[in-house]
Amino acid sequence: MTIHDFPKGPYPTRVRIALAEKNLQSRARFVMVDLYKGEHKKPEFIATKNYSGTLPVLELADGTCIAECTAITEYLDNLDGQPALTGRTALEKGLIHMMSKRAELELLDAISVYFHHGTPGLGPQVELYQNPEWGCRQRDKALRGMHYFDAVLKNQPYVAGKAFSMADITVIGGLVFAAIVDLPVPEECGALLAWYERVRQRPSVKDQPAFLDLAA
Ligand SMILES: N[C@@H](CCC(=O)N[C@@H](CS(=O)(=O)O)C(=O)NCC(=O)O)C(=O)O
Repeated sequence: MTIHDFPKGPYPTRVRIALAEKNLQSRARFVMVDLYKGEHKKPEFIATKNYSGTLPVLELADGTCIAECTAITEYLDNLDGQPALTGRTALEKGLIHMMSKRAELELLDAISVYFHHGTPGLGPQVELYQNPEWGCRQRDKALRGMHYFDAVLKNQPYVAGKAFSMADITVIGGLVFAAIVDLPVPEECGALLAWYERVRQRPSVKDQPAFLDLAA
């Protein structure tokens, strides 16, 4: 399988962690797509890899392309018939999907909008439209999201309950992006900070390129 990738990117990091959690890294080859050159927005990429023009994209040997981190993670998690990241029971699947989607809406995607609209982002050749006020509103939304996940993690060890899951990986992606845009987790979010310190020790997390030169 081929991953169209941007190694230090927050969303690609989600899939890289999932690959490592499932011990699938050796089966994946990574093809770098340069976001700062706008390669992900080229007509051929959009036509053949991902209509949405984002990374990562999982391309299978038969040419099938799966985009969207949640979908890629679900695919990888179910390859061996032993889902460990997306839930085994209906209840686990429902709670993990909800909390992962909430982590996108309230944290990761909000920071992404701030990056693209409230900062220079990928540069003027790629950021063809920017709305700084909208970007800053999304930054404030992400800070509220950090407090929400701090409250969640005061009462349970992982984002969706008792076990590490795709939802934790999505929050990790959010905090990776927060470090990129220099949006520190508020010091009063002690439970979120403690959780982050703990999950960053996981072998699937600590060696990711995103952490190599980030004070994340
Ligand atoms: N909903 C998508 C979002 C993916 C996404 O935004 N990826 C970023 C990559 S990175 O910023 O995390 O490295 C991207 O392609 N950004 C490029 C752009 O939005 O122009 C997903 O979950 O996969």
